[in-house]
Parts: sequence; C-alpha cells; structure tokens
Amino acid sequence: MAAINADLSVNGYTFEDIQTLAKEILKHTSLRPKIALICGTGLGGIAEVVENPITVPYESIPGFPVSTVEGHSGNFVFGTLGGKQVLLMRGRLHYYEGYPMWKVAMPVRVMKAMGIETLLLTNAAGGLNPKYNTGDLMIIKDHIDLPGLTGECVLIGKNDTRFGPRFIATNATYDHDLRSKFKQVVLELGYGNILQEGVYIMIGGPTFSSAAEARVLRMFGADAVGMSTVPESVVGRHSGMRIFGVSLISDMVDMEDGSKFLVTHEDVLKTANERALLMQKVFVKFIHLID
Ligand SMILES: O=P(O)(O)O[C@H]1O[C@H](CO)[C@@H](O)[C@H]1O
Ligand code: HPA
Repeated sequence: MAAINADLSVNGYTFEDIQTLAKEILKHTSLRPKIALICGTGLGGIAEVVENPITVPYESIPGFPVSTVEGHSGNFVFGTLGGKQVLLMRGRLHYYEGYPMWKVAMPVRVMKAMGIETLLLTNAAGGLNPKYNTGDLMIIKDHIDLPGLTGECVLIGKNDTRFGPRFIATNATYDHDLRSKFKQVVLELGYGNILQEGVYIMIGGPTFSSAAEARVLRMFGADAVGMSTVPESVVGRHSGMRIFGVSLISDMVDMEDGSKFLVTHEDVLKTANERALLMQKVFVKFIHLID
C-alpha cells in the first residue's frame, strides 16, 4: 500500500491519500454501495439489522483515525439494508477529540472515492426548541456552522478541485425529496407525534452548553444543538453528494439560570438506546425508498 502523505497545506489528506484509503477498504468486499449512513452517538444499533454484514475496523485500515468516544465503536459495515447495498460508518470522529476539522470529515471524502452518492447523517442532539421533547426525531432542514462562522470551517486550506470547487453554496444542503421520504416513513410507522423538522447548530464541544450559551443558540434560530454532523455535510456537499440528516433529541437543553439538571453523556446514550429499535425500523423502510 502507498504511504499516506497527509500534507497539511491541502487539508491533511491529499487526493491520492483518499484514493488509497478507499481502495484499501474496498479490498474487503465486492459490494459497491451508493448510500452511506454515519451513525450518531448510541445509534450504531442500526448496523445490527444490516444483512450479510462485512465489518472493517478503522484500526485495520493503515492511516485511518480511530474513534475515541463511548457509543462509537469504530467500524465500517458493508451489507444490505431495505434491499439496498449500504455502507455504515459506526463511530464518527469529533472535533473535541482533538482531531482537526479536516480529519473529522475525511471519511466522507473516502466514501465519495468509494462511490457513495447519498449521505445519511444521524446524531444525538440537545433540544433547544421549547416545543420539542426528549426522544423526538428532528429532520435537519438547515444547519448553523458555528465553528465555521468563527474561522474553523472544514474547507479551510488549499483547495484541490478534484475534491470540489473552492467556494460552495451551503443553503439547500438537506435534500427535499429525502426529507419528505423520511417524513412519510415515520408517519406510516405511526410516530408522527415525535417528528420535528428544524435547524441544527454545531458547537465544538466537549462542554454541553451553559444556560446563557443555550439562550444565545436559540436566539440564533437553532432548534437543536450537537457537536458533529456539519463538517460531514459540508464536505459531502462539496463533493457533490445528496445529503440527509436527522437528530435524535437525546435531552432538552436547560436554559434556566440556577437549574439543578446537569446533562451527561449517559443521558444521551440512554435516549439513543430507548430509540434504537425505532431507528432500525425507520432506516430499513427509508433506505428502501431511496433511488
Ligand atoms: O453528534 P453525535 O456523534 O451523535 O454525538 C453527540 O453526543 C455526544 C455528547 O453526548 C457528542 O458527541 C454529541 O455531538
Ligand atoms: N448539547 C450539545 N451536544 C449534544 C447535546 C447537548 O445537549 N446532546 C447531545 N449532544
């Protein structure tokens, strides 16, 4: 296998590095999926319903970073879901783990090099919209890239146009057709009462928001807050992929001064666990409907 050069001036991984990683991963399977799903915190259970799974641990891929967060196991899983070939990323990389932004989203470039055309993003997020409840599913209709707005956009650095153009529009990132298909599936399964559609804001983490910060995020127009997803969707968009995202509202963010409720990662995992079966059912039917 060729060496990974990781040239920092071109966002760490060169175009050739990405092709090398893709080829290395594809050696494990003859499947060539066009749909990929990134599993959010505690949402890796979706991989358990993948038929004839082929698991490729990140640590078996030379030059690939590992996931360090509980609830993210660190494997690619190839197989069939809803009658379609799929690639699952079970274990994402986060900025707060100490990875630079370009590394956080690098797997999306590898996916593109493997032939992925549609990227499905899932995450656990804190609810900011007072109408939401813990356990709700929020289709992402738009995002706020808070790190990007403050100088940490994932696309910063020299641009190699083989990945995508220097400047890209990020409005209308989340595909309308996929959003309505997902809505249809959740309604058909009888879960319309927990379905929301809203704006996701990314913070760097790993601190959960203070009450004053949470009020600011709400004032910005965000409905849910998390520490992921946006770099992946921006890189997916940059490379011309169709994007869909959904947040599981794992906790309601406290905005009251002096409140005694202190959210923990265990709370987030608990909600994800409670919704694991539903997420499996929804994604099997949803993926079945994707062209
Ligand atoms: O966004 P995902 O990976 O689902 O995880 C969310 O849950 C973790 C906090 O409990 C953070 O990593 C946050 O981003
Ligand atoms: N805040 C930020 N990120 C999160 C939260 C939260 O409340 N829940 C899950 N990820």
